[in-house]
Amino acid sequence: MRIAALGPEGTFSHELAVKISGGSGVLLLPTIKRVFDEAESGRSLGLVPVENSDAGGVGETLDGLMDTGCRIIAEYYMQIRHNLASDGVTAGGCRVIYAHPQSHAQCSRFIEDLGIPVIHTASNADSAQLALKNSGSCAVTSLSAAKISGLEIISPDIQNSENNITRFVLISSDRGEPSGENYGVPEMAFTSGRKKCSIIVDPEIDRPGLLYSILGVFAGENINLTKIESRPSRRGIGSYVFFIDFEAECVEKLISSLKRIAKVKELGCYGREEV
Ligand SMILES: O=C(O)C(=O)C[C@]1(C(=O)O)C=C[C@@H](O)C=C1
Repeated sequence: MRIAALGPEGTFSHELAVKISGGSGVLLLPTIKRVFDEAESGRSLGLVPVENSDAGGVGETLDGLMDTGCRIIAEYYMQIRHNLASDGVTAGGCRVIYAHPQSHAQCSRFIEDLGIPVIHTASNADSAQLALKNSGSCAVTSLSAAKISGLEIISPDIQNSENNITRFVLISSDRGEPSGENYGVPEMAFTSGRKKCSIIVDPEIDRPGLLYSILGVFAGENINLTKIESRPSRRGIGSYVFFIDFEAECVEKLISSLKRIAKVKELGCYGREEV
């Protein structure tokens, strides 16, 4: 099945989608929201960045997981290396930098040291295209986006941390379990098994000990949490939902115990695919 991802050509999402699609086709869309809409329609699978080892959760993806019926069917880890690129301008001569907000956060130290204004863009590939169009500007971008736009790399490896990893998830509208056909993605082996599950827990009403009782369910079942992130529920200030990832094969008992405490949205159980 075709894979929809954030474009244009040269984004990290595009690079990864090409690697995993195994020739089944990649559809590039201008926003992560559009990738969710496409995946929810059932016409394509969607590939979206969900968190980064330095900058944390990707808000648009967390919103998509909250608002749509899409389920996670696989996860991927990608090493992210950022570069400062330009069309002939030196780092010292650069008057403005184009950067995607996630990339800005991942390269904050380098950008801070340059001390020039930053304009946020919709993707790393858009940053490269804008730097090409606007003289005296630079872009924080991927190697492939710089190459496509014909920009020169003036400072390589400008991310804050050497081990800068973004975790991506493959999403599908399919409410069922992965079929033997691997959703028509030949490269997807499902060999790593489905060892991780993701849920959104919405307590709806705040009370003392609420989070303690939610976490107690996991402790009682001896289940290891791999991530917990709170995010505004959008019902008003001080009201939150919790994105929880955990290692488990069988979730029925856990979910029914959690449902006695809070509203639970199941996002799927899946394995880590190697690229
Ligand atoms: O703009 C891109 O190249 C993307 O694929 C998006 C994205 C993200 O939103 O996290 C993907 C990986 C990196 O963490 C930086 C940007």
